[in-house]
Amino acid sequence: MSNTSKLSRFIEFGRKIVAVGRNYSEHAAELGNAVPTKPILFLKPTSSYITAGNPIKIPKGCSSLHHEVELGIVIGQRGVDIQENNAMDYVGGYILALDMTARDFQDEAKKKGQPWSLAKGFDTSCPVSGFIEKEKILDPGNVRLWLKVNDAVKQDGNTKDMIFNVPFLISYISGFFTLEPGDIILTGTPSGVSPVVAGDVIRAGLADVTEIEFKVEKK
Ligand SMILES: O=C([O-])CC(=O)C(=O)O
Ligand SMILES: [Mg+2]
Repeated sequence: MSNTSKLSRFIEFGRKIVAVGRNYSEHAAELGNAVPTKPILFLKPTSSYITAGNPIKIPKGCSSLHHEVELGIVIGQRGVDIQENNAMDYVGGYILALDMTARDFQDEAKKKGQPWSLAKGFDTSCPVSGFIEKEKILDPGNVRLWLKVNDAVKQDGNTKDMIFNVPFLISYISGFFTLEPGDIILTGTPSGVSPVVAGDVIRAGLADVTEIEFKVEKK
């Protein structure tokens, strides 16, 4: 099997999801957070993935479930301490993803200095598009990302506004976590995050490369 068709099955690999927080200054500001001086990282479990046709389920006790549209990098080869100047060699392809966030859980965790695992890692918290071949995105540092809830535009950003760019993130993350084929890096969300409720339909797109659609349901 070719590397590309193997990578397109990243969900079946069961590889890790490393997510970057507050990578767009307007998004940091809209939630009252400082702009970070180094990447803020958290992990989402592989059980959080869902693909087209499956609903996002609001976790028990959550009263403020937010959407966050993000460019996902699919890692193509194993790497440790990757240098920024050859980081792009480790990109196998891309995905469009939603980093669904139980904002009320996260606010409580932030106040108490607790981890974000529940807020970010519940079942269905990582809806994804199909695998996007690397060649389809010429410059991951300049690609439009948008998201609508029931046809109202909520997020419309561009990856050129990332604080830490894709090569830097790959290099930085691989200094702490060995990157393996099929791993996903979620690169952070632009501004415009907002709550969704049961019955809402979320649509999102990455330039003219892909679109996704997910329905929100009560668990
Ligand atoms: O919860 C947050 O705002 C942090 C995050 O994931 C992002 O910026 O994409
Ligand atoms: Mg996020």
